[in-house]
Amino acid sequence: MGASDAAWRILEFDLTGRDPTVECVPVHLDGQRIVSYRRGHEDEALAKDGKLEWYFNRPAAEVFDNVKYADFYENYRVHTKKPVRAREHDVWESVSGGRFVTRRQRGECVVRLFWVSPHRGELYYLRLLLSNFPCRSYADLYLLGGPDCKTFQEAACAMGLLDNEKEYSDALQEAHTFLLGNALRRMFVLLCNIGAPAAVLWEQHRDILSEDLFEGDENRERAYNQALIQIDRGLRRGGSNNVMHGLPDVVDDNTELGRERTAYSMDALKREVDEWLPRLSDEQRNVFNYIKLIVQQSQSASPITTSPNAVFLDAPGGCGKTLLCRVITAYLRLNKTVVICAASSGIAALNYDGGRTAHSTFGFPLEITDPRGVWSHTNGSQRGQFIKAAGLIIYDEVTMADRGLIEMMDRSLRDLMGSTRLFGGKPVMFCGDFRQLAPIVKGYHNEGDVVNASLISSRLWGFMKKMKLTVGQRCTDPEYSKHLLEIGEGRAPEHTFRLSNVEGDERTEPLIAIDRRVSHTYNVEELIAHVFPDEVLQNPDQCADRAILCTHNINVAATNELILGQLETEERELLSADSLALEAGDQADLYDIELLHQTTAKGVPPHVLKLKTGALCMIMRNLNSDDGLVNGAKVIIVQIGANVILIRRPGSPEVMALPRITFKFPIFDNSHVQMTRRQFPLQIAYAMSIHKSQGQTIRRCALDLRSGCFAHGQLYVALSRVPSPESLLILTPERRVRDGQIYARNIVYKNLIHRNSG
Ligand SMILES: Nc1ncnc2c1ncn2[C@@H]1O[C@H](COP(=O)(O)OP(=O)(O)OP(=O)(O)O)[C@@H](O)[C@H]1O
Repeated sequence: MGASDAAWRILEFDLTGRDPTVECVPVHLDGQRIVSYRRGHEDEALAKDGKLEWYFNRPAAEVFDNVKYADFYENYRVHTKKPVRAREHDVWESVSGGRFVTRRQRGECVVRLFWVSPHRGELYYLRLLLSNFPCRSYADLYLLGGPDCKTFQEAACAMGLLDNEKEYSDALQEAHTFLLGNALRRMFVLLCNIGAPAAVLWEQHRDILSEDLFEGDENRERAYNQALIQIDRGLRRGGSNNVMHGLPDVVDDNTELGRERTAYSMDALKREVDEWLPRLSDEQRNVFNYIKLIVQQSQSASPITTSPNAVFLDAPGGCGKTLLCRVITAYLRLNKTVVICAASSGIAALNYDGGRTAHSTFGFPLEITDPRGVWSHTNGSQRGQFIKAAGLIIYDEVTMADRGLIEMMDRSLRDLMGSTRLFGGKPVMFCGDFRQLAPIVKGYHNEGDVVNASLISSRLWGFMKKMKLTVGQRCTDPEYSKHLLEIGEGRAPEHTFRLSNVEGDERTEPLIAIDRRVSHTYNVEELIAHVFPDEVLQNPDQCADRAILCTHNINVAATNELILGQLETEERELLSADSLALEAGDQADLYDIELLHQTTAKGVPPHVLKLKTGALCMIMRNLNSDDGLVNGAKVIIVQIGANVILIRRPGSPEVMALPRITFKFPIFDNSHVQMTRRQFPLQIAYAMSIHKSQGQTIRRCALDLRSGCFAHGQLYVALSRVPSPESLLILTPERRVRDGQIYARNIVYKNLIHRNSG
């Protein structure tokens, strides 16, 4: 429990309840309202209206004419029966009858529209319009864009809600000087994913987006159509499609499922299986055989249901679970079985061919607010059919996922497969390590909250078959592997150290001893030289599998700045456009632009972004998994332009263009006032946070422990990235070294570890 939590409880403030009441109202396209129903009551549920329809059908009285969606629910209440005690003139009947509206009498209520990601296209623009304009139907909103307007996107553009449209257009035009054909279309897909007005951009740039497909003027329409098909395929891989972005619909005979079946080279799959299958350890082979068995059982004409179809594979870092999953995937794909590879983070998904984040694969919402909700793909959609046909679903790093997502996956699969069995009877292989970083709980994170959010607390946990890998494969030093496990499971003995060297400060902290073979330094320059000696630093491809890991972002930024200074190329400063995202009632003049420029938040680039060509950087958002442009992926700067930065992945010559994107975040922690920053989604990546390093093997690594670890599993993740203790160097304060041995703070939530082993 933290100090503020303790104070809150001692003072006996409420632990539950929120004042004022905060309510989220749904946003959905016409005919796409999510309906929950009980078996046998489907028609009844369908006949009921939702909150958006109630708003559209609000009474005809003049007082309701200019009321926006959120304001309506903040100020009024809707009743299904006429309230008996309300005065007659305070009750209005809805336009279509059957609903009664009264003014909210007691208590304040803050209403927000459910957040929609920009990559949801039309739904995103609908939310934008509903937040800003009163309306009585979807048609009213289209009319904002003129009599011929057919998309919410055009309407939002016409109303000036998308002021950055020109910048997207300039970025595409600038990229066209370097990129052609498919590469430019992939950038267009990326722009759609970050919320660019696709329909408007397509109208302006369809010629440059299709020029490699032209075969004479008479075939222009065919070329446009082919380009749109490729764009649609790119969007579908991220979970959306042309129509969702207001682009023309296309007829594509090749469905997502069809493309998946032919996406992989049989030769490459065979090579992977031939190379690794014979090398699997006994415990890896045991898991391999079980998964093969349940996949075979589920595919047989009369599936045998005795073996649990959901497996949780518990493997300490470096025990070869990723490699095992890759072998299983290759083996099954070679045998014509569709395998879906999903992971909690984009960077973990990159470990798999065709891997995507679980959010994009399954269409999970960003926040789970409805305990009965399902994913956003409908059963009849191409994605729905693709998931239905899968012989196996692999979900990696599930220990970082909120259990609500897994429960949603279970509900959705039962519905999709028409089966009441766990996950609809579909073989599912979850992998993870409870010793590593746990789910991030929004707003607060004490042990209880984290354990409650974890899969281990789910009712599904008890039904899964638990399998284990125990032999370290990354680190072949059994003594170090044992030491790591003790740290990961909180079994390492603790020693008392003084918290500071300040005279009179007698506070102490418990620290654990780190393996004696790990060396240490008190000097950051030495740390940098250990990982990035000058000859390596000037060759960015060699830097990619090296890293300095830090506990806190402030040390990440300072170390990166020092390293960037050592690169020989010219430094460029790229400034962001910052502004307040105002809502009714906010005062714009309260905030000075200087203050906005100084504001930063986790996962948001700074106002002044310093870059050099040849610098190793990291992508800060999931942009396009096909190109490997996901949160945490490393890229090398090739050229810095005005509207785009050209980048390439380490080891690959293929150049891609990155535009500025909009980041929206609270101006202060917990403030309801949001600001937006348009900046390139990049940060220098020689040093990175331990959180970002999870799941990566780092060949040469150093660890900055000037500030102690603060999260469950952080020390364990950092120490288990390296193949041997000798290759690790730790930067530590002198007071944490005793007799030449380093001591460090280790945080382990015992409830996560014990429930897993229990
Ligand atoms: N059977 C094996 N024989 C030889 N090397 C192996 C074997 N299994 C895995 N490895 C190697 O061990 C290293 C770690 O494996 P992998 O990344 O699969 O571990 P992991 O359990 O996924 O780790 P983390 O949880 O840290 O992501 C890799 O370099 C991998 O190639």
